[in-house]
Amino acid sequence: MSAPTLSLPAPAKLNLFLHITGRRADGYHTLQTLFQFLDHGDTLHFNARPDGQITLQPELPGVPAEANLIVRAARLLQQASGTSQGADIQLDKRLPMGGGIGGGSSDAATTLVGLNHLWRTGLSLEQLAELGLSLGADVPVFVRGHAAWAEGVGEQLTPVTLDEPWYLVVVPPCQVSTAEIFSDQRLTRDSPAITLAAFREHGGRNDCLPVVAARYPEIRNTLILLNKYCEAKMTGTGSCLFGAFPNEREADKVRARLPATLQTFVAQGCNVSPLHAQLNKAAY
Ligand SMILES: C[C@](O)(CO)[C@H](O)COP(=O)(O)OP(=O)(O)OC[C@H]1O[C@@H](n2ccc(N)nc2=O)[C@H](O)[C@@H]1O
Ligand SMILES: Nc1ncnc2c1ncn2[C@@H]1O[C@H](COP(=O)(O)OP(=O)(O)OP(=O)(O)O)[C@@H](O)[C@H]1O
Repeated sequence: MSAPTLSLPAPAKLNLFLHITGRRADGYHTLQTLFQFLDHGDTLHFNARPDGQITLQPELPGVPAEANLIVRAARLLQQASGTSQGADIQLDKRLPMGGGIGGGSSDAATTLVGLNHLWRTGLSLEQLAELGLSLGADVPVFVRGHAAWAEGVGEQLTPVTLDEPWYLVVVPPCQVSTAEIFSDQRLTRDSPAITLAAFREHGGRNDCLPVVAARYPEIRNTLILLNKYCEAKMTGTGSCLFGAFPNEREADKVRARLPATLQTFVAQGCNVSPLHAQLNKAAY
């Protein structure tokens, strides 16, 4: 009999604000942001195999398997742990790519945490987060699994407890490349550092928004539309926009008023990642 499949969520994240405070010598930007997870995302299914091979189904359009962050994360864990095991991985993709909601990073984190569990390779979350950082700046928060105040390039994480509102997320009809926004001359890179207390009192901005809105008329127009119903914000470097609501019904009401041609979803904010909530339930 074959071993049971391990199925785990790879949730989306939102950046509730995003200030860019500087630029390091290696070109990466230092920032301050607040990460919260959404109860909505991809699902990954893992089956261990003894021969060390890693397979992924289905392939994502435009992303060869070897470039997929899932395969790269699996190989990284093989190297770091020295295991001889492999895995067949199936991906149910729901999150839009290039949406600023961290789909690829979350897939990578779920692969690191899931295979570490399945292979019994025994790395700590701290070690997995460090491995994950080499795949992308957003991977560590998904590995750690708690809403967080982030500094550095997003890897210096302080867990925080936030309200857990319902969010309406709107996916404008375009993908944004993170690298392209960070390399734009017009980007503000000198926001003064603030404290969490100051954010709670005065709120914050997304420093990438002016550049994204200037480059993408689709996002500018979607922002104007969503602002008619709520305070519209952008996550990460876009493209996704979001508004917060006290309950699901209020979020659904606004969703129903938006054009049916716009891709949208409603999900609750979570301080504990659905990945970790599920593993904790299974007494990981
Ligand atoms: C904008 C955020 O989503 C906020 O959470 C993240 O900082 C981006 O994280 P990510 O998508 O995991 O980004 P990475 O894959 O690490 O980087 C993509 C590219 O964006 C630029 N980049 C990214 C993060 C950062 N703090 N400074 C940068 O300048 C770099 O040119 C990098 O080559
Ligand atoms: N498993 C994966 N899922 C999605 N994208 C992937 C994956 N593996 C590699 N990629 C590549 O990463 C790019 C960014 O995808 P992703 O969905 O993480 O964007 P994003 O939500 O804007 O990320 P972030 O918020 O971390 O900047 C894709 O365009 C794709 O080329």
